Amino acid sequence: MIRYQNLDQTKGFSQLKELAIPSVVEHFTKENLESQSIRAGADLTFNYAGKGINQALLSALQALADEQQVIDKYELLLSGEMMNTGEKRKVLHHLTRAQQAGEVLFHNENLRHFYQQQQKRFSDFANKVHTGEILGSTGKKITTVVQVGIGGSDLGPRALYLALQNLYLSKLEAKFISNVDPDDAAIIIDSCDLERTLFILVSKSGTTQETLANRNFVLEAAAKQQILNFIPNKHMVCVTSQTSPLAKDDSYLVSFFIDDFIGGRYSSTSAVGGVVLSLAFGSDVFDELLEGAADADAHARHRDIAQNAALMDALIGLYERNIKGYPSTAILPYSQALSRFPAHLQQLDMESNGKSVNRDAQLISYSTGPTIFGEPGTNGQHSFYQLLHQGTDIIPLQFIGFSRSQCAVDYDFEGSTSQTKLNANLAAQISAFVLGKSEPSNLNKNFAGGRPASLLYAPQLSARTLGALLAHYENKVMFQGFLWNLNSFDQEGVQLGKVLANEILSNKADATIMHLFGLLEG
Ligand SMILES: O=P(O)(O)OC[C@H]1O[C@](O)(CO)[C@@H](O)[C@@H]1O
Repeated sequence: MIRYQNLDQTKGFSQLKELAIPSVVEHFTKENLESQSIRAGADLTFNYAGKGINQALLSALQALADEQQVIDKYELLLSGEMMNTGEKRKVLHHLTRAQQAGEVLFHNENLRHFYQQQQKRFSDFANKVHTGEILGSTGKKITTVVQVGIGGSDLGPRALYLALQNLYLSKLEAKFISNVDPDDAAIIIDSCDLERTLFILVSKSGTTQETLANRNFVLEAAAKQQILNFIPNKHMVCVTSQTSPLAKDDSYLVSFFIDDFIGGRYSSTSAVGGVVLSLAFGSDVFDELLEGAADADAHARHRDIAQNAALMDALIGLYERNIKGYPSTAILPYSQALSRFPAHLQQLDMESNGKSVNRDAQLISYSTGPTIFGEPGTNGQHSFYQLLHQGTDIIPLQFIGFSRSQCAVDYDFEGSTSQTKLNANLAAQISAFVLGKSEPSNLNKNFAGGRPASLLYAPQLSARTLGALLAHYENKVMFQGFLWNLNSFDQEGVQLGKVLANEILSNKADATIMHLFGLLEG
């Protein structure tokens, strides 16, 4: 029997509140560095020795996870139960990478087969573009793809493309247009040879203002260059849900589908990410990414938190948010290839768990999702780390690192390579945050330490590793939603602004505020 109860109704939470808070500094020992380590899927490992976790706390976190039936809820979700209570939908992004549970049937259709069919369709399509079987309207080979989409139809796919472009030979260059700021589209379109460019219009709903405006922008720009005849039916493909208005439009070269059971921010492993990544790198690379994600999903089924990295990460995050009262979490990848990964996690985490009501739309009275931000190291070190080290708020830190770089190029300078310098900085930062350095004679130079830090690491950022990294965070966010008794799969909080913008544009609402701010042209 599955129970849904608010965090503050659980015995586990009361128990957690009564426990003495262990010292982060004291628990950062060699022994914990070795033992507080969990395989997270593919070759990814999660180490939480810098988080100040002792045995009593581990037992309390396990008890809370059991009481909130987190793994049972994950199993229910995998089996196709309606877990998106706000929109009354199933939540099926795990099915895009592998079947973890039984069959998920909907109107007698096995949905796993539906996602596999779509994968096969876009993989075949990508092959045909690569071999030149599909050419541009003027007979030229396609060399560039441009994804037009926003939010989940942009952030995840873009972050993944950037993460892989050093390691895998690009078959096609990929670019992205997301913002309704005309400068975004204008600059990208200007940089393309339109006769050799394929646009991928991505909108699950098919109604997103920014994406539809950018679709029109592309068409107008093509018309202006007097390349009237080939867009969209020769140079634009569409990725949308079967129920969207775009699905009824047959003017695209081809359309690929997702369904309403895959939320935008969870859609990177569906056609939303698959089309652009298969075109850019080949479908074998996308398949490797799916394998890594599936492996992380399988690891996330362990009931024992000491064997479940995503669940451990989720529980530690909850402990830091609800017991220690920390408001934010920083994502700090020591890899330039992950430059947009924090931006993707911002949407994933904040759009999922930035909620004040539970899954039944009743007010709750405890803190939920933290503010997420981040930048690759070492750039962040020369920017906001001052506050992280000595600011008045303690911000939990999630480091990500790899032993090897992606490019085969590196040089020795003053006795070490750049990769060694990068990882020396990573190790040094964890040590400085956790251990600090006492300077009682000059408090300006004092580092209090005790700033909790975890590390996700692997030998190298490959497609498999990246898939596991992506799924680790998706599962962490889902588990936190279960612990907080939220629905992590809708996003009503983004609606009001959209409605008001449309009302202003159609003169139904007062646009005085635009005048007052001087936001109108002319
Ligand atoms: O793919 P669509 O339907 O255009 O939506 C784009 C984004 O807009 C949102 O609905 C919220 O603004 C996101 O959840 C989603 O990722």
